[in-house]
Amino acid sequence: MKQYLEMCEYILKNGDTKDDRTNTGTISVFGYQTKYDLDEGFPLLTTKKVHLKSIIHELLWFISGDTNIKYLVDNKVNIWNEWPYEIFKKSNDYQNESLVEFIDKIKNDEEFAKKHGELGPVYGKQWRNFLGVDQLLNVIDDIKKNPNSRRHIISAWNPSEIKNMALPPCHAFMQFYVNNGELSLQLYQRSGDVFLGIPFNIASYSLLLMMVAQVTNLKPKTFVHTIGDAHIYLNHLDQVNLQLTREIRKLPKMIINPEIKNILDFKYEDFSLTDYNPHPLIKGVVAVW
Ligand SMILES: Nc1nc(=O)c2c([nH]1)NC[C@@H]1CN(c3ccc(C(=O)N[C@@H](CCC(=O)O)C(=O)O)cc3)CN21
Ligand SMILES: O=c1ccn([C@H]2C[C@H](O)[C@@H](COP(=O)(O)O)O2)c(=O)[nH]1
Repeated sequence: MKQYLEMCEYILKNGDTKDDRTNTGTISVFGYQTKYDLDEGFPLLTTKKVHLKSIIHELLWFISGDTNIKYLVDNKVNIWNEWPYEIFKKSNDYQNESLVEFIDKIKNDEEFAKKHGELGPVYGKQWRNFLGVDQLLNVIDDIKKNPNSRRHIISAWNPSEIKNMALPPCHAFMQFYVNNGELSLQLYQRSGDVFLGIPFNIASYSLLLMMVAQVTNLKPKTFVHTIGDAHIYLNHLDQVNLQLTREIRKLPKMIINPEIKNILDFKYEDFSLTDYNPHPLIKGVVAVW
């Protein structure tokens, strides 16, 4: 994915060092856009192995309207664990449990999970119930009935509920666009962790585009990714530089079960990725607090 590597190079060359909430430090630019034409293959990075299973489960979790990490944990997806754990550590129930012990309790204790697995009204809640509005189903309906509309919007940014969220939405605002029987999607992401989060976000929204295209009988075309604060954390510099030395490989293909005609009916088994031959995984520490 040339676009992604060019963005890394651009940030390294033109970015400023900038402190951040987590005190990790970043190199950052403001405003960067990439486009991914889905005809060229599924945009999953080949310069490191990306764990697609986590991406698919996370997307199905958003679509279902769920905001509790229990579904993710039960499916061995561990990308959201740190955030409820930080909240738990400040609660009266905290008895020096480690993150591993905390996640074990989420897995095995239904009541505990209900109480401590919540992220608050994050993505799933806003997509499906933004002050009573099911934005996802409305947009799909509107794409079918009124394709030329310039109002196919879903916003996860709900100022009245931000204070109750474990993390305010990063991928905050999306718009669908229909032309010549083809569907495109643009995302505005206010903040992007270029090494860890962005590869997930690109694949996740490209998959969402394919799913919405299928249920509206359109052909998926372009994912446009617009990032506000696009940053590389200072403890990811070696990882990013290593990726820049690796040669780009052919993009994989994503096949989704053509029988599914309702966005709420997709299951993990409806997705299959072929021809994915990435370079090896590169580990990196996620900045939390
Ligand atoms: N600093 C930061 N970066 C993020 O990307 C991010 C947050 N915070 N907070 C909320 C979510 C959680 N996201 C995450 C969190 C962890 C990974 C991660 O560790 N990825 C590894 C392993 C993936 C796996 O186990 O499935 C990777 O190699 O991609 C990715 C996205 C994206 N978001
Ligand atoms: O989907 C996501 C979610 C989060 N991120 C990154 C972007 C930032 O590095 C942090 C969030 O910190 P803020 O201080 O709230 O911006 O998480 C991402 O890249 N993708």
